[in-house]
Amino acid sequence: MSRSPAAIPGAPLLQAQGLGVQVPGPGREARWLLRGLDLAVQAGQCWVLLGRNGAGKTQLLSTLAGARPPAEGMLAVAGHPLAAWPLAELACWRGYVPQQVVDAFPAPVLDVVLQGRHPHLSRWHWEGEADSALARAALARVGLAGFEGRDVTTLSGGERQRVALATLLTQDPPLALLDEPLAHLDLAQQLRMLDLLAEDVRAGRRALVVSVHDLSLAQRVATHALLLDGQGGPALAGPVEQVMREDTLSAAFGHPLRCREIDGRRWWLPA
Ligand SMILES: Nc1ncnc2c1ncn2[C@@H]1O[C@H](COP(=O)(O)OP(=O)(O)OP(=O)(O)O)[C@@H](O)[C@H]1O
Repeated sequence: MSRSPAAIPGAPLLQAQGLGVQVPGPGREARWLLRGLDLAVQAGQCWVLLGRNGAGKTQLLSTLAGARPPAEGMLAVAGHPLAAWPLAELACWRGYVPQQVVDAFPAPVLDVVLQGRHPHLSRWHWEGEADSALARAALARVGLAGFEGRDVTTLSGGERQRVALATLLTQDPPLALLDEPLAHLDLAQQLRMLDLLAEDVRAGRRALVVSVHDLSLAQRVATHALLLDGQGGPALAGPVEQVMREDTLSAAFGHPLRCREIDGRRWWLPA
């Protein structure tokens, strides 16, 4: 199936101009989480979304994904306003993995992962062998080969999170938005999944926007960072070395933080 409307050559995969995000406030007034965000995300970039609890990472990600409307400003995917995209065609371009997935019904894991192929199939076509092969390969990539027949409602939190990643890999969108995809994973799986996501980005096949609480893990893959102050002020957004600094992160998290280089990698430690 073609990815239409056609991408505008040279346009960012995701662009925001003057974006503002609000939630209901304690009184009648809405509360701004963020205003005036300008952003241009290109293939080969990994944007990490940082900020303390309640800063607005989830609300921003769901706005960028088109799951809730922005309070102000403009959003475009591949050069077209987000609202202009038919949903199925948008899903060929951008994938969104929310923080929590609730399974209302029992279903085999393979069927869940195959949902990633649905945007690519025309209306009257069922998934075929090639689609199943992609879903199986994605399960193998997240270390869940052999789980195809398992009932998804019986999985552990970490296994379910890896199934969500396998579904995204099967969808294979050029732009992936992920909300704390490492939250339920043990340390080894966190590193494995992060490196797996980064692999496609480094190959220039994908752009990521991902919220991560662990600053050292974020630093491992980020090319760019977006730091929310949680006060409705402008976010700090740009190349990772401009945003992930001791002064900016210490101020944002309200605790002195130090960055140290060990074995060629940068690690963040509380002072
Ligand atoms: N429907 C709502 N009504 C009122 N306030 C809301 C609503 N939804 C979210 N909020 C508030 O908006 C703020 C941002 O929430 P959000 O979930 O985006 O934070 P977050 O940065 O993802 O936090 P965490 O790191 O804890 O996951 C929080 O203060 C939250 O309580």
